[in-house]
Amino acid sequence: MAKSSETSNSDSHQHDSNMNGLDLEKQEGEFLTTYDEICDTFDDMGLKENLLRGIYAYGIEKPSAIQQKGIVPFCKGLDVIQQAQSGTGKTATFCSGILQQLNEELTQCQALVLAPTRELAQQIEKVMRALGDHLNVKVHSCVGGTVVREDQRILSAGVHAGTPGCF
Ligand SMILES: Nc1ncnc2c1ncn2[C@@H]1O[C@H](COP(=O)(O)OP(=O)(O)OP(=O)(O)O)[C@@H](O)[C@H]1O
Repeated sequence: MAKSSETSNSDSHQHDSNMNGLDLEKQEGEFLTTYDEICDTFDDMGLKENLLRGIYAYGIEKPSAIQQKGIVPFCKGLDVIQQAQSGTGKTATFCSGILQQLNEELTQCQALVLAPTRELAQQIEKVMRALGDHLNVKVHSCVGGTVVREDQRILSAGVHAGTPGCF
């Protein structure tokens, strides 16, 4: 069983809408966490070169507060509980962690992301694809309202990660 890490951002009162809801400066120091390491650049996280390229190409340069604490423990295989306001970068945190851990040589599903709605599943798939754009990974979301045979075809051909949404 992996050790667990809780990464939580309790700084709700200082949040504003700058930078898509991210306020990197004001969120500092307001965490409940059992994991104390902070990595304030993506370059220092020990990520794959091609994942870094995807992250920067996605348009994010400096990790948000939750990313500074959440990505590295995720990459180390710890069980991570992330808690932060909407729009603070949680999706990119766990997507980066998953992409870092995927074995690109192995065309088998190695990660499942469960989402409560089909829209969210598809949104996560989009982020995963974008961040993994320079990696050799295939991602697919299986959601209701789409052609099941097409899902079967794609899954049979092999994917690395999937996001089953709400059916
Ligand atoms: N480090 C960053 N710097 C700037 N923008 C970022 C950063 N990380 C994520 N974003 C952008 O912020 C927005 C919200 O990010 P994201 O969807 O990952 O947040 P979230 O916490 O998962 O939100 P929700 O709880 O609503 O699912 C997105 O447009 C994303 O591209």
